[in-house]
Amino acid sequence: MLTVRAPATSANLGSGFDVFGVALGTPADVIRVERAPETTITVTGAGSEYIPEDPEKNTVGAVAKALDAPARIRIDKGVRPSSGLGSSAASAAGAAVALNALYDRGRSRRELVPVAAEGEALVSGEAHADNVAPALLGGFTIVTDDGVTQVDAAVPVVACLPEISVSTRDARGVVPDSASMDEVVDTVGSAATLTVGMTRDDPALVGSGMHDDIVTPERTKLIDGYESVREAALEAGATGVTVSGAGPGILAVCRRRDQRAIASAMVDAFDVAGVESRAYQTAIGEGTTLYRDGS
Ligand SMILES: Nc1ncnc2c1ncn2[C@@H]1O[C@H](COP(=O)(O)OP(=O)(O)OP(=O)(O)O)[C@@H](O)[C@H]1O
Ligand SMILES: N[C@@H](CCO)C(=O)O
Repeated sequence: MLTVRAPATSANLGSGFDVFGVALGTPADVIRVERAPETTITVTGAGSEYIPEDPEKNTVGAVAKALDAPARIRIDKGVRPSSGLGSSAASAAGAAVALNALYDRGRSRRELVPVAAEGEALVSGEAHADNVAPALLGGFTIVTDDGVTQVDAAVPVVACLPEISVSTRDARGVVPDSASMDEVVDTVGSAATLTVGMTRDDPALVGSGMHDDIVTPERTKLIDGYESVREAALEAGATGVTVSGAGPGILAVCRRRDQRAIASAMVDAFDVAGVESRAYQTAIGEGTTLYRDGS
């Protein structure tokens, strides 16, 4: 039996729609795999009642098929589905690492990115890799048609998760078809600033590089209380705030000393808006960790 811990991730970071992603220290899925004649899946933990155990409908089933690696797979969800924290991707990335090791397939982490993205295609209709790449490789990742660029980063963040669901499929429906040249220029400037910030572990640069006027404004309309939560986080010291992935999670970048105040300000602001939430005080962290034989 093999066990993996596969982290939550936050995609887009505002200015890097479908391109940027980061691995988060918490929460995470824990997945156990054993060889079996055919794939079976059991799911427990956060939001498990909304996750199908049919291998044809679960992201890990698509991964097992892509690796030709049938297994008894047990998923303990730490990352709630439809959260914006890469729930489906955590399972897909974790299964890719575990099944690759279980069957000695010899694929590198980078080679597992398109395999895990097959799982994402199953749930959102597109094999976008901006969550699976950081879930596999850790740190900050840039996904383009030419491949994945990764840098280690350790910037503190608060990820606030409201008790509402936004499916990636629905959130992709509000993405505009076009953007003005001014918006594109502004977003490119932000993305470049953010990238330099990641290489320096600089929360101020990362935060100021999260600005985006193209996709984010449309997505925030799907999240009750977004504007007040954003303002509360900025007042408490966040250097930047944006929608995490397709939402409804909200990501605030910050300095370590402000983390607790920001988490509490975000939860309070959601509360005033009539929405329950919880905040993870964490940081950009490692990719999937593999444990052999219960070690
Ligand atoms: N192993 C799995 N873990 C989580 N969700 C899964 C899994 N397999 C299938 N799903 C389905 O995927 C959907 C959740 O994926 P979705 O991409 O909408 O959310 P997310 O991964 O939290 O968000 P985001 O990609 O924006 O961070 C749900 O419909 C869920 O039932
Ligand atoms: N880049 C994707 C991430 C969500 O899975 C989106 O925002 O739709």
